[in-house]
Amino acid sequence: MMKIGLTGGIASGKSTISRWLIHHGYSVIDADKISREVVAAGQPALCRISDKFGDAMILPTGELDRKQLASLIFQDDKKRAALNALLHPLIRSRMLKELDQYEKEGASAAFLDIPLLYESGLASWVDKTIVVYVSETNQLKRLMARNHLDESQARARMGSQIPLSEKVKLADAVIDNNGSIEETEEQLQRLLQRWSLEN
Ligand SMILES: CC(C)(COP(=O)(O)OP(=O)(O)OC[C@H]1O[C@@H](n2cnc3c(N)ncnc32)[C@H](O)[C@@H]1O)[C@@H](O)C(=O)NCCC(=O)NCCS
Ligand SMILES: Nc1ncnc2c1ncn2[C@@H]1O[C@H](COP(=O)(O)OP(=O)(O)OP(=O)(O)O)[C@@H](O)[C@H]1O
Repeated sequence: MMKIGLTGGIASGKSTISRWLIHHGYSVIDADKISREVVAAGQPALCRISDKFGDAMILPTGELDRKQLASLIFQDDKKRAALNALLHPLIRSRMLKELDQYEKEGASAAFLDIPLLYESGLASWVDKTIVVYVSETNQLKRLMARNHLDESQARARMGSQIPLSEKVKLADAVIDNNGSIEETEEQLQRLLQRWSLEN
């Protein structure tokens, strides 16, 4: 089974590409989705988050207050590293389980949508990497619009990752998502053809 890492920067368009892949029958592992599952209400990781960062991180419903936690960890490298140390091992082991499952099902390829593929040293897990690229201006604009953030909050989130311009240099393939979604999908289809991965 060929393993392909799909990465990029925050709000660069990974989910947009993942959605297309899923719609066209490809196997996709979504690290952001798993990162939500491991902190669902009642999960042990949630207790560990409130022990570490305070009860204010938990909403009266028993769910994680994602806004509160985001405002803490994207402003503070040490707190972000502590959260990563708590959650990343759990996220990784679930990703490996899903990979194993796809392997057992006989999938010919699996895409791993992992925002922090390079930051977390996970490029060695995959055979090829795709970086979804947008200019800093578009990234900032799309992130502010999607997450209702002001410019300094958005820049703090972008600043917590390796710059996209650096990730591009590490990629086996780059998809430019500055244009329309149709143009992005065409690039993706050409790439799938080039790697003999058409479904
Ligand atoms: C801080 C949290 C609660 C904020 O939740 P929120 O709903 O606002 O964002 P969401 O989870 O959808 O993430 C959006 C994007 O933020 C970026 N991001 C998230 N966590 C991190 C991190 N620790 N470091 C750098 N970038 C991150 C990623 O690009 C991600 O795609 C959440 O992101 C979280 O639990 N992060 C820690 C787990 C993690 O590292 N996830 C990302 C990779 S698996
Ligand atoms: N080509 C495009 N033109 C205009 N808007 C786009 C384009 N591609 C994506 N977007 C929008 O930009 C935002 C970010 O895209 P998307 O959610 O796919 O990024 P992402 O890389 O998965 O982000 P994250 O990792 O932060 O969750 C979304 O609101 C999406 O609708």
